[in-house]
Amino acid sequence: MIEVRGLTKRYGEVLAVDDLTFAVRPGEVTGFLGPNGAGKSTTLRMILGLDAASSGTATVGGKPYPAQPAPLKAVGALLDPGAVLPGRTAYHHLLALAAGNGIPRNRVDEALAEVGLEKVARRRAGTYSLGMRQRLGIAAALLGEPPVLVFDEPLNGLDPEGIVWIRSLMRKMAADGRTVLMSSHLMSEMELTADHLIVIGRGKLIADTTMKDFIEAHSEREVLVRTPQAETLRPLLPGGAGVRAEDNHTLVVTGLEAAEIGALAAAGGVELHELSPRQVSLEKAFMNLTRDAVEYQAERETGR
Ligand SMILES: Nc1ncnc2c1ncn2[C@@H]1O[C@H](COP(=O)(O)OP(=O)(O)OP(=O)(O)O)[C@@H](O)[C@H]1O
Repeated sequence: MIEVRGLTKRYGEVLAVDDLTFAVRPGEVTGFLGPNGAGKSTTLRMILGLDAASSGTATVGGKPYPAQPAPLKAVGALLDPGAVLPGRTAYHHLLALAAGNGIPRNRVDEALAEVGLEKVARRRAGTYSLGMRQRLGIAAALLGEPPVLVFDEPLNGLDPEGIVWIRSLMRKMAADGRTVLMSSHLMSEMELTADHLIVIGRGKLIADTTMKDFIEAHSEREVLVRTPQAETLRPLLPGGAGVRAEDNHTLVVTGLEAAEIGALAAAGGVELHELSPRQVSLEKAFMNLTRDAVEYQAERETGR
């Protein structure tokens, strides 16, 4: 479990993280979202003891990171995949980490196999592609078999196969009962991977909810209606509903359930060829939420 309470970070004039409070629970993947500059990396760095908080606390398993006796056994993290000495082989990089954390040597081979780097383990990390460095960073995170995993943009540099691999790795770690926190700007992938979301904007918490509730709360559900009698159906729909014609035979309706539209059509003798609620994406919900935040900000500023 990761617990953040009143966490705040100032860089001079910049309030990068502003009084954040949230908990990341075991057994699920929690996505950490926010527009560029929202304060995600700064928050993760404070959780991992790489940056000192201006105020507030961040703990992993009840202890601040610097108080962990063997940090890699408490929390595995992928922050910056470039943070490997280029002259070192992957094997020696992991061996040094294991030695410093009281992790048995056999875990090095196991972790290399878990990320699919066993065949290139004796090559210098400096010759690795971005995707391979990313996998090495993940091997380092898994090395101590920690109950908590923190990944900042783990999909960067990965090819489609690597992206699918990360998704199944995260899902498996959560299914094993671990706490998994992951940031990414790839919304479609986040939608497939995360169960819970923490969303921040301008350093402040703006949502802490399940994926399903987040999408429902921040998007208007649409129903696609195909009918050869679109012009007959239109006036039968109540004034409060939003109706947009996609073509002569297709309407997109908001503010009504499919069953309500079906009932109105039946009562009016309108023939329907399709009546389908449209899947709303996380990307759309996220954009709606961040757009709302910006509009709110603009209103407040002009209201002064
Ligand atoms: N070392 C630093 N010195 C000064 N300002 C910083 C420093 N690190 C971050 N900031 C500022 O803090 C704010 C939050 O940055 P942060 O990198 O945490 O955001 P982010 O959500 O991770 O963004 P991105 O999605 O672009 O990676 C930004 O305004 C950034 O410019």
